[in-house]
Amino acid sequence: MQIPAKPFKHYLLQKKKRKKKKMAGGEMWTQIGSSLAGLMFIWAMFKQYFPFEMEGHLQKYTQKLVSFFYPYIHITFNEFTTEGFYERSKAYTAIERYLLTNSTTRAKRLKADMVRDSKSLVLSMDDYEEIVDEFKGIKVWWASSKNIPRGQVISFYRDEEKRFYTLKFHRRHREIVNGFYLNHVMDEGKAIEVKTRKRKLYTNHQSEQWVGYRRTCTMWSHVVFEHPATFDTLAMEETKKKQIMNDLITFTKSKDYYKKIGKAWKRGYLLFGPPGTGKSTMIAAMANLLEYDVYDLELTAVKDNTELRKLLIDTSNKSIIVIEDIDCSLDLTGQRKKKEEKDGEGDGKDPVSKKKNEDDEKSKESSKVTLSGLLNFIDGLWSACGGERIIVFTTNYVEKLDPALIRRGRMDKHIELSYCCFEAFKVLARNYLDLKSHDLFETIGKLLEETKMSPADVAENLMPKSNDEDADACLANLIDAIEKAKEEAKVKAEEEENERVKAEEEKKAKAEKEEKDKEKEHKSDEAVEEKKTAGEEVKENGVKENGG
Ligand SMILES: Nc1ncnc2c1ncn2[C@@H]1O[C@H](COP(=O)(O)OP(=O)(O)OP(=O)(O)O)[C@@H](O)[C@H]1O
Repeated sequence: MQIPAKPFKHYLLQKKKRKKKKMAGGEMWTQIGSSLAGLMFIWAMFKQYFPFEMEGHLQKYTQKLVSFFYPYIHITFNEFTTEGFYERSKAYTAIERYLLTNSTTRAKRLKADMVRDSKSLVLSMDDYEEIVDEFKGIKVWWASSKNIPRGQVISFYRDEEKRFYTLKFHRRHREIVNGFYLNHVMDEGKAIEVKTRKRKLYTNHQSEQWVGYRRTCTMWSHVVFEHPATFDTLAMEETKKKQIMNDLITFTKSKDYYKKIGKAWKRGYLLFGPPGTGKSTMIAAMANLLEYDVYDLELTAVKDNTELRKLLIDTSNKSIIVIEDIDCSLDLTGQRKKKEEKDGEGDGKDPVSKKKNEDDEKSKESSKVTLSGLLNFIDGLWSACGGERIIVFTTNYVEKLDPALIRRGRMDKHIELSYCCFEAFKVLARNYLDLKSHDLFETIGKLLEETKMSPADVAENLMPKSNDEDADACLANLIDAIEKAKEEAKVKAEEEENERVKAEEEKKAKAEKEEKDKEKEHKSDEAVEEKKTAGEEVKENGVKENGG
């Protein structure tokens, strides 16, 4: 087949053009390569011969030039702060939590981890991943990155990789980002953290620290708070329970109100009542209702007021600070109590209470926390740092406490937890036996009206002791226990009455004896006096007779 002359010519022409174009492309890359090499050479020469300060200047002006054409602003959030010693930045943690919600739906590459103190597996955006966020109609970009140090670096840090987040936004949105968006991220992040984290139960203990020299100080340590008590399982009158719950919830929502009235955002609760009436259980129910951490403060382990203040500063927001058995913690009644003791009042006479008093005194002596220190802890200037804190004192003997310690404003709400009433029993029967009603309820109700039994004792009797024991048996056990307690209380009351009568009779007899003794003494004094005057008269008469 013969190829026509015209198309063949055209074909050769096209081929020639393609070859020329290819050569031009290759030449272009060669030129770029040699220019880059030239630039690098110049840069290397520049670095070698130019003074260090000039390099700084050049960088500054280059950045200015870049920012003139590049309208985006970058903010870096490092994982660790340089201020404290290896402290994770709170801002970084808040951003991490905030981005969790966005990254799981938007990022393409995620990483999963069990984060400390978190309830479940946490998904977050992987390194070098970027996601877009929108706020009030503006777009921002978040990227996660890390710096891996080159070569061997001796570092105090556990992980030599330094992670950071970068926030990128257009410079015309600077005001919105700085003024609103960053606050929004921090608030949201903290709220998510509270929702997802495991709550903690802290206690204070003595620890040794090196600050150039060795010194002991008190610090908090914690375990995960897992107490299952709730207001639902708490045995007490329904109306009282509702009142307390409302009070707590109102408190948590009153940030602005407290600010308006110029008061630190905190509230004090005094829980008092006999042992086993549910004071500790109520604290757990409070913490579970509000999702707060609990700081169980052991006052006798605190050296002095300065340490007490430090412990207060180290507590977090959304927490309940508890001092249990405040009457036993320290000599908080101050001078007043000492005076009473001098007068011979209030010292335990039986050996058991004497031993307990001695032990209490020993631990009190090792602590120099004073009543004024504790008052400052509750509502001094330092108590206002942070906010959203609840302070709870518990005691079996409210009358022993200094009125200054429990006055309203310090302990805003006084809650008495008392012996088990019928309503409280019904809650316990529901909890322990899944019973809402039963024929024996009426009998138990009447017995509880006549007898003082703590909810702890009622609960103990309601608990099945073996697999054979059903609800009937448990209720019968409870009735036996209440009747026994009633009998014991009766005997005790009779004994007390007898002792009171006996003591009164003894007192009366003593007073009568004293009266008689006084009379006798008076009479003998009179007789002596009479004798004396009679003797003097005889003497006088004798002198007269002799003289005469
Ligand atoms: N009101 C209550 N509701 C539910 N359970 C209770 C109540 N009171 C006591 N209990 C039960 O009794 C046990 C002891 O109660 P709790 O420790 O709360 O009493 P307390 O008043 O703090 O005693 P103490 O004054 O001796 O410290 C708890 O584990 C709980 O099971």
